[in-house]
Amino acid sequence: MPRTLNVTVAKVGGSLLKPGDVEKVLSKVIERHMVDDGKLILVVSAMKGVTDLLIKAYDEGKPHLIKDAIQPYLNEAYRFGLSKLGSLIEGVGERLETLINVREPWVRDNVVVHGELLSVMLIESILYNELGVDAGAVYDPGITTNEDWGKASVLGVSSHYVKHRLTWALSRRSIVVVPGFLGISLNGRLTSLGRGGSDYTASLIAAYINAPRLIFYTDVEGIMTGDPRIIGDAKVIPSLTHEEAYVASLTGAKKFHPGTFKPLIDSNVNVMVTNPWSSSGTSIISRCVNTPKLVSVSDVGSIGLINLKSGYAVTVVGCVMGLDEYRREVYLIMSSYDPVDVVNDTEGNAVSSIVKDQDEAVKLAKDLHKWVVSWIR
Ligand SMILES: Nc1ncnc2c1ncn2[C@@H]1O[C@H](COP(=O)(O)OP(=O)(O)O)[C@@H](O)[C@H]1O
Ligand SMILES: N[C@@H](CC(=O)OP(=O)(O)O)C(=O)O
Repeated sequence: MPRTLNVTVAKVGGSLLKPGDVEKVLSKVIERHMVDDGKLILVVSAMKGVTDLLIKAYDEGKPHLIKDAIQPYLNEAYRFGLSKLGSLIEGVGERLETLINVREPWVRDNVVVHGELLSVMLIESILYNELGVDAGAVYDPGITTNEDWGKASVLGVSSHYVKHRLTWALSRRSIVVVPGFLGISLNGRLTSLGRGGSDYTASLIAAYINAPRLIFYTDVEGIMTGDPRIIGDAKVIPSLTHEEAYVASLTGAKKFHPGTFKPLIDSNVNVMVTNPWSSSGTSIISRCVNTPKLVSVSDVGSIGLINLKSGYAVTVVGCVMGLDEYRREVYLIMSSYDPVDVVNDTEGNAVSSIVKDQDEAVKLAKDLHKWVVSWIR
């Protein structure tokens, strides 16, 4: 597909949007963007912890949790003296407090995606009023879905709507801020794409408009050889193929939404995962680099690679895992932990061992990680 515009799509993760940090993060992202010239689509998530609060507020019917969820937005608005914005945010909060009493399936999604909508309001205001940037907001970028509440599927017509709306918006503004994580059904209801869904929004938009580059800004310097919360000496992986990144996302690496890398597989969008302050990161490329790349631990109930009811999957991801020589070494390490099953990804990008106990899974992951990093130069 020809490139129509020099547009960078940048997703700013909720992990970075902490109270007191928002302006600092935005300044850095804008400064980096100056190098690429061109236009910018900023896909934003809810501030850190806000989606969890909104979910809890609805599920437990607790209005005080709505107050907690909007508080970080109010604090930011008042910190910058944006009193009109503050009143608008308070109004949204009042509406949500009423809405959580309505026990209809569509209401939960409507409530839950409000973190992203509030982020768009706040970030557009900070960009425009504080940083003097020519920024505008598009609250509905055109991601159209079915009404599978909580994990809505994106419909093909989205491509047309997204191209149309964002091309129009970019003809008027240098930077367009859009919410991640949400869609609109054909009946006009707000829907949620599922946890981590802002990553998916960003990759859909980048693929639809054939953007030259897509950058995922997050709180780690890239996709790492292991979850840094479990593996203390995890390292940033310089590059992964689209397929490896896809399998890694299924196992929960960088808490990516499982749909994230699908729209990018046959695209020529340059993808990078990094931190705003880091000069390196992980590039997503087409060519296989011949090493295993990462190990992850996931609850088998939560991942799509495996068809079992309970247990933990310890997965080694790498485009070389289809090769006997690598698999043999991995099987050897896995077999010393008494696996319930060992599963090969049919495309040869991963091998998973299923173990019953979480501590056992972590021990096995640490052992496998030693083997994985021994390949990284
Ligand atoms: N393999 C991995 N590489 C990098 N981060 C990982 C990995 N596995 C788990 N994580 C966790 O994912 C977190 C980033 O995901 P998340 O908090 O959803 O970020 P964001 O809000 O920026 O999308 C990291 O801080 C890290 O703790
Ligand atoms: N806020 C949503 C969507 C998302 O992608 O968030 P984050 O960028 O923080 O992973 C969630 O928490 O699931």
